[in-house]
Amino acid sequence: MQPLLEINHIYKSYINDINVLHDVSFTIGAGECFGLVGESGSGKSTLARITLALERPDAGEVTLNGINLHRLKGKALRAARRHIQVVFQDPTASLNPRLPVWKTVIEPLDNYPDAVAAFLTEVRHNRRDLAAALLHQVGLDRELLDRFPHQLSGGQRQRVAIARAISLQPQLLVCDEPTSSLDVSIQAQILNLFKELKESIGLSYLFISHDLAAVRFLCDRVGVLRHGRVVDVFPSRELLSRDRHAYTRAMAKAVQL
Ligand SMILES: Nc1ncnc2c1ncn2[C@@H]1O[C@H](COP(=O)(O)OP(=O)(O)OP(=O)(O)O)[C@@H](O)[C@H]1O
Repeated sequence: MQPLLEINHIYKSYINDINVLHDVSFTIGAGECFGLVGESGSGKSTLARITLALERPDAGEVTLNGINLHRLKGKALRAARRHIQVVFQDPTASLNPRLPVWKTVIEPLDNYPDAVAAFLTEVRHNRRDLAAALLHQVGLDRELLDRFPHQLSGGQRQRVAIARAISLQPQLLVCDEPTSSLDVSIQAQILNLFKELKESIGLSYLFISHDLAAVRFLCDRVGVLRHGRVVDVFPSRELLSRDRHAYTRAMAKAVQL
């Protein structure tokens, strides 16, 4: 599999030189869904911010298609950022409460007018049709176009956030605990949506979660982060194999997988 994202020997500390991330390395292939699991405070969100080039590592590099993201500036950084989009845990916090749904989902296209996703080319000349096509892609009806975030359910809000994130047809979607704020039944629907999008628009994922069952369902491979170190990387079907690291086995046992 062609490497898409390479995380190479990343170190990061904030205070007292305590490493929040310690020599973290893994690769995500094109079309692959890579799950990163670990308990609270293990460094998952820090790694997400570094992958999104929102923060710099103290050492190590992150490359997308072979290009070191943290060496880029200005136009080149903007161009690279288009290919990595993010879905956060809480859609209420990530959506602008004053924008109607249709404006929210097409807003990224205003910043990158030449970057219309392949699945949107037919409707690109009409902004509301563009927005409706994006909603359709995430399983929402166009009658929601003029609603505001507070007029949507939590699951609908997260779908809107996903529609916005895929509007530029990124190569990689970073998902940071994207189902944690949702009801259990809605969580399953959103996981199914991620799975469908992987196939329909060829997305790759860095899927960050503490939910091993979700990761096993969605991801091709899994990395386990503990105190800022990757202690185990394996194909998700081998989650319950005897070869797993003791910490992975303890996590799986704790949730009765
Ligand atoms: N900006 C910051 N300044 C100082 N310390 C920070 C900063 N960001 C994160 N940390 C510390 O780094 C460690 C890892 O935090 P991080 O948010 O990456 O963990 P996490 O695995 O995502 O946790 P959770 O699952 O609870 O979100 C924590 O000890 C946290 O307090």
